[in-house]
Amino acid sequence: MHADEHPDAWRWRARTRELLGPLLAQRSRGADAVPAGASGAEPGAVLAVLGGILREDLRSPEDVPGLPVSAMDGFAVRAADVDPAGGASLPVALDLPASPGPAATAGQLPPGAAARIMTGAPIPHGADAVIEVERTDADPHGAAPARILIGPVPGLRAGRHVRGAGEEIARDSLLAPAGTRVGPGLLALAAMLGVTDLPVHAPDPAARGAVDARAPRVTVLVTGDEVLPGGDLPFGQATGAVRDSNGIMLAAAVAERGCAARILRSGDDPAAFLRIVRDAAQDADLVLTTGGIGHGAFDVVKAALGPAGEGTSHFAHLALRPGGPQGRGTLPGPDGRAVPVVHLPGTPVGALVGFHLVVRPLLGEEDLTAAVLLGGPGSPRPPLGRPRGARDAARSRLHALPARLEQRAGEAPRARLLPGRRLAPFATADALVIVELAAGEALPYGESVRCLDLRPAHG
Ligand SMILES: Nc1nc2c(c(=O)[nH]1)N[C@H]1C(S)=C(S)[C@@H](COP(=O)(O)OP(=O)(O)OC[C@H]3O[C@@H](n4cnc5c(N)ncnc54)[C@H](O)[C@@H]3O)O[C@H]1N2
Ligand code: MOO
Repeated sequence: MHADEHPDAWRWRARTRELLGPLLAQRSRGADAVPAGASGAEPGAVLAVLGGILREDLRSPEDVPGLPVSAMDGFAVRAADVDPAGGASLPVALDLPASPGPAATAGQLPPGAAARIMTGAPIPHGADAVIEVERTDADPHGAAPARILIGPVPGLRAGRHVRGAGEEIARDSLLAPAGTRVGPGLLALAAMLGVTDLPVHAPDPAARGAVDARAPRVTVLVTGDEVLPGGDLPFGQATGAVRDSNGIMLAAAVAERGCAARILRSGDDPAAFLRIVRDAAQDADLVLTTGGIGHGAFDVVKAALGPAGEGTSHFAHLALRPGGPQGRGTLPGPDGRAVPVVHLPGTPVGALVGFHLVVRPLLGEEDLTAAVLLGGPGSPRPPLGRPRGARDAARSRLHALPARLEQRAGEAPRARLLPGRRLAPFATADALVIVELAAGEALPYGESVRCLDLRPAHG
């Protein structure tokens, strides 16, 4: 919504449960019950490996991202063209959507100019930094302007908000050793890398558990013109297409909790999205959307359901990293019922954090535990992100950090943070440590911290 609205993530979580929980409880119980993961066309086959044990090490066949991409909606520039203290006025020479096809090839940024760019789009040649749209006078949701005024950008340097090739995952790096249990994070990584045949020892069918006919039926609606199902990237990475990882990840997270899941897709056209999401509400107890809720010009979910559209969903940027952009609302369901919808961000790690923090309580899981944060010399220093400006620096925020739990008899559980960036550590994580830190504050090693157990209750 507004760039400076940063609600507390715990309050957002509690309020979402308060508002949407009762609607989920009222659903028509038992109607059209379907087995976990078996409804809809695709999740069934892939979900068959959920809960299995990896037979071989999983190494990344490619760099992620494949080429430098923007981490923000805004304007790609040459850092040298912007005065960190005084800003700049630059003509806008290019408009780069994050969608596949010839229009998305990165292009060349003329000297002294800016290119409008969306989160995930390849950085044009010549540019070396991205200025978030909030720091400019541009309308985030309007047409690309002819010229932009950039305000002061303290700390501006080359590389700002650019995710370099291989920065998230380097080619050949080990993502998960043989023996790892296959969970939603690992499935998402495999999908992201185009690995369609994970070598696993089949999961124990008894451990999978039958779906409770009274469990909620959840529909996952994946959005984004650039997001393509399956392993093939027909447009090639250089055009900004990405493989869908959120669909299978969220369907797996839902299925692990004994609920039926199906996956639907939509592009970036708000009218088409509205048809699909309304249709989804006709036979779902809960709808989850991913993507299209940021600050971009093509944010389809926000455009269709936010204040400029139906006005039935509320969007906010929580003081939470990752997983800041979130939304919630209701959709018209059958018999005049209101069907709850939760809007998760598009970045896979943000969507996964949002699922565990906001969606799980709706599915009836009371899951917060405490663990002692392990650390000391040699502990990984997770990239916590630099504050953006003075107001940002003054604010503390929650950081959600992937970890592994260790439990010794008679002792409190201990959490060891995992190295690696973005989604990669979720291949082996079994816990999410959630700490509140002010900018520059050190991690509270040795202290008790709040923690979400990521393992399914019966797995
Ligand atoms: N100017 C600003 N830009 C952004 C901000 C911000 O504060 N100011 N926040 C960033 C954060 S944090 C996130 S998270 C994203 C959220 O934006 P959206 O929810 O609109 O997500 P998209 O733009 O649709 O996608 C983001 C990213 O993720 C990739 N993606 C999307 N869907 C999938 C999928 N199903 N499988 C795999 N990958 C997916 C997409 O290609 C983009 O790369 O906004 C930031 N920008
Ligand atoms: O990428 Mo965003 O960090 O909130 O999920």
